[in-house]
Amino acid sequence: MSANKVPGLNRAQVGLPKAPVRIVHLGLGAFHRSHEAWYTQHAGDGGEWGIAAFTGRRPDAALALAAQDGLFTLIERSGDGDAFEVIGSIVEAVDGADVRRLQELVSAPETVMVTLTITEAAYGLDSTGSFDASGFAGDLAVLASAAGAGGTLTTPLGRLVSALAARRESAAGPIAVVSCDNLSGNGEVARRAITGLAEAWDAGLARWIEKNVSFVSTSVDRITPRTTEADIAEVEESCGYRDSSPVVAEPFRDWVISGNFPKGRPRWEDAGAVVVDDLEPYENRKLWLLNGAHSLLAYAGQLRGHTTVAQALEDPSCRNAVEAFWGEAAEHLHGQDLRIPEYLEALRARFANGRIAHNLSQIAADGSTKLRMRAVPVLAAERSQGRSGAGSSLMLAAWIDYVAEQKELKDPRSDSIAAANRAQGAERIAALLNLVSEGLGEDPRIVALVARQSSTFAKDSTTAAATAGPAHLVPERNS
Ligand SMILES: NC(=O)c1ccc[n+]([C@@H]2O[C@H](COP(=O)([O-])OP(=O)(O)OC[C@H]3O[C@@H](n4cnc5c(N)ncnc54)[C@H](O)[C@@H]3O)[C@@H](O)[C@H]2O)c1
Ligand SMILES: O=P(O)(O)OC[C@@H](O)[C@@H](O)[C@H](O)[C@H](O)CO
Repeated sequence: MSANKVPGLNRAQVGLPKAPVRIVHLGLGAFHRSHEAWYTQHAGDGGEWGIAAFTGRRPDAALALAAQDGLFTLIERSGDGDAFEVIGSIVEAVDGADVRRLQELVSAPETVMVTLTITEAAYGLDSTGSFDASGFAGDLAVLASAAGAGGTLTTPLGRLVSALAARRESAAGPIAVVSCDNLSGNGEVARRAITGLAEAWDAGLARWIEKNVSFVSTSVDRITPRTTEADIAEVEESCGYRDSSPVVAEPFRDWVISGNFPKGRPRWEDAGAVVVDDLEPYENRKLWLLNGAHSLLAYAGQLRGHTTVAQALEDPSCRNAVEAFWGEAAEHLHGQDLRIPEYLEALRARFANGRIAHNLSQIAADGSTKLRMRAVPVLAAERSQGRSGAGSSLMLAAWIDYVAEQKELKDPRSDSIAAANRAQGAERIAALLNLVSEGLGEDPRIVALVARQSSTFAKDSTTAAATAGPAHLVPERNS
């Protein structure tokens, strides 16, 4: 079929009328579209809930979606084949630089929540997990000079704070902020970052946020790789229309939500979302077992020359390292409903889905922020019980080897990592560990453990860890 004869997507044809905007989303990436947009469409009252979604750094995704009225195809990719569904819950796609439109929408009484997938690095966490305003100096200067009305705010949180100021002005009432990023306690992290940023600009706004903004935490799960040209061609071939922005995801999906929505929310539970009082066990299960394993594979796998998650898992050295890490993490995951053996069995199958080409380089980004939540808690828990934590420290060792090899590292602390890399041996390892989690590099036994594990994933490695089973990963006891 030639491109000019193929129709595009349009709402009348697919029978998906536009719902009114009641949700504003920041971070119009692949994951938002495969997850929240899907759940909203499948909520029992989904027809009443429209999402206005803003991009982060570039207008491209907004322009492409706006040209097809917000519609896009979700390609659900299992090991056996693909299924296609048009998603219509995004009713407005906006360039994130359009701060005026963001202010307008957030200050409207009909808008009841702002949801976020802005990546872990965007929350300004330092190596102690506290909010560090130093990365927001440019936005704070804009806020101070133009009271947020200018169009040059560059960070998602700076833009959101200016929009919350507009809501205070308009007296539109309380609102929920819902983080859907892979962070421990993501609602609390969002609260600290947004209130901290507001405090640095206008203490009155910070007080208003404390009283009027409800920060909701969620654990989100659906493996969503980047879309390729082949995916675009496949939709045209299989569906008979042209979609410039399909999104690919695995069939599995999960959303656990905890917190208060002062002005309501879609009935996401109709689509399988679960609402709980205590999110932490679910969040640890997902962040440690799935994201921890992903990070381990991202560094170990690339050091071994692999490109995707499924390829890395076929390499016994990577697979054994993941199993060893899972063995440690599972010791610290308790709770009746967690069903760890079944969860791990499902993960093995999800990771092995070779039809999902999930690039290790994408997962590897921003490691200094991610490893503090994925490796360090399990390492600390293992050591507090007198064991070495070698399965968890191997994730840190792989990252430390990986950052030595990268010419252009994508990480919010890339300058500090480059400075640490100029040191040698144990000094270098200690400096890098301290960037992940302050004080970690002060423990000489952890530094020595990580030093012994360096080069485990070198392509020609013959060390026990690279060739044998998980038991060989434990070089010492921590007693
Ligand atoms: N892709 C997945 O499988 C998946 C699954 C669960 C959770 N998540 C969470 O969603 C986040 C986004 O994933 P995605 O796959 O949609 O990524 P993506 O690259 O497709 O989109 C991310 C969005 O955030 C913006 N962004 C990225 N970094 C930014 C920064 N520093 N400042 C401002 N804006 C920035 C981008 O411009 C884009 O709009 C992840 O970081 C993760 O926390 C992703
Ligand atoms: O950028 P990250 O590391 O938070 O996410 C990369 C992947 O691990 C992640 O996207 C998973 O696929 C996802 O968390 C599955 O739900």
